[in-house]
Amino acid sequence: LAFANGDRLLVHAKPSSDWWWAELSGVIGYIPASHVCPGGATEEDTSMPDPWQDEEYFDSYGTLQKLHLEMLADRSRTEAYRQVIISNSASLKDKVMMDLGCGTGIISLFCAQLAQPSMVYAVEASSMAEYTKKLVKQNNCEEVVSVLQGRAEEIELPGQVDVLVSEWMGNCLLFEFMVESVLLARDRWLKEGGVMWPSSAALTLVPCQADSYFSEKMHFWERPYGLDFTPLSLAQQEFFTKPKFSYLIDPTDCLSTPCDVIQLDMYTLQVKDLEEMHGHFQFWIDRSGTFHGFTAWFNVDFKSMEPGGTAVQLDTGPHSRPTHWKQTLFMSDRPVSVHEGDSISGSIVLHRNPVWRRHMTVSLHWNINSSSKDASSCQAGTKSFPMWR
Ligand SMILES: N=C(N)NCC[C@H]1O[C@@H](n2cnc3c(N)ncnc32)[C@H](O)[C@@H]1O
Repeated sequence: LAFANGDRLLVHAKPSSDWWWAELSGVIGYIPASHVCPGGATEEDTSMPDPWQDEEYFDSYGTLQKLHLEMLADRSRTEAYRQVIISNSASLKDKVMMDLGCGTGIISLFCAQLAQPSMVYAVEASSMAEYTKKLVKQNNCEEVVSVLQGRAEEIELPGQVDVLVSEWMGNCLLFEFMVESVLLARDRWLKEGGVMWPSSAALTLVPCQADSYFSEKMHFWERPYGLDFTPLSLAQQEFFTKPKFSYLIDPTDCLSTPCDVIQLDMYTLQVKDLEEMHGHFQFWIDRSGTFHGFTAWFNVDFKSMEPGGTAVQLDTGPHSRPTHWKQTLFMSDRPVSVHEGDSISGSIVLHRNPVWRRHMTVSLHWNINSSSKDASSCQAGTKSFPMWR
């Protein structure tokens, strides 16, 4: 955040002793703590704020309306977990399970009604847990399902579990970084040889065109009310600095075959691996069009407990039934025409935010190698997208 001597800054948070999160006339950003002196009626938050922002995070999940109904209404997601329980019901007999971040408890209820585990610990940190206890009682699952209100990292269980099931995936797979809680719970509570559901996860990427989104954002500035606002259309960078969540890409806008760029093995993944995850890609353009950027989504696998059994997969991509996550669009600043036979190669890096632990920045670097002789041999691009800090 730029400021001058004498400016009065409103300090919102002090995520670290060196850098504070402050505001100056509506603009918010980091300031070097060593350059300011406290004083005056700022709303200075003297307590160190929580970099996990748990208060607002769990409050947001405490209300029934928005998030839990959205997840319950997501049939693709909910039925995938239901299918996992059904297809493993024999193996689940007499097993001890943990449902981490159970929300309404729907997965735990599936376990109790579609299989015969000896116990399911339904762990939920938000106030939703009060509802969950009622739902378990209402569905006569009290003997099997035990609802524990608290953070999975902090609750105590009487013993280890055979199966750790969780629906932890966020936008772009990792946003919210609930996956860290799942790994900590795995290391603390999962028996040797126990089952992780999901067992693996992958972030998928594809180069795409996004004509309607681009023109929706850009054409407005050409002749609004008959006036020439084209200088403002240079502000397009503003529109495209952040990824667009909940974007539903039309499969015909994929310019190539999508590919998995980051794979996570939930048995071996470590928390420290989450700080920075790298992926590489090489796409062959299989249709001519305009390259506007990349679209990302994820898929997760639930390996079978039966030897040789088939895994259940939940794919949130454009070729599957839409989910509440939809897809995430990363718009480059400059559309480029591409032709069949061209290739786009490059890398993606997910940098976890060192201060705001539920956030990350997605950095994309790419080269467009034209197949036609005359065009310039290669156009490079690079862009970083904060999600959201
Ligand atoms: N992106 C998602 N799948 N979000 C689902 C998150 C659900 O898990 C709950 N939750 C998230 N992290 C935790 C945790 N560490 N411990 C317990 N519940 C959690 C949260 O309150 C919500 O009900």
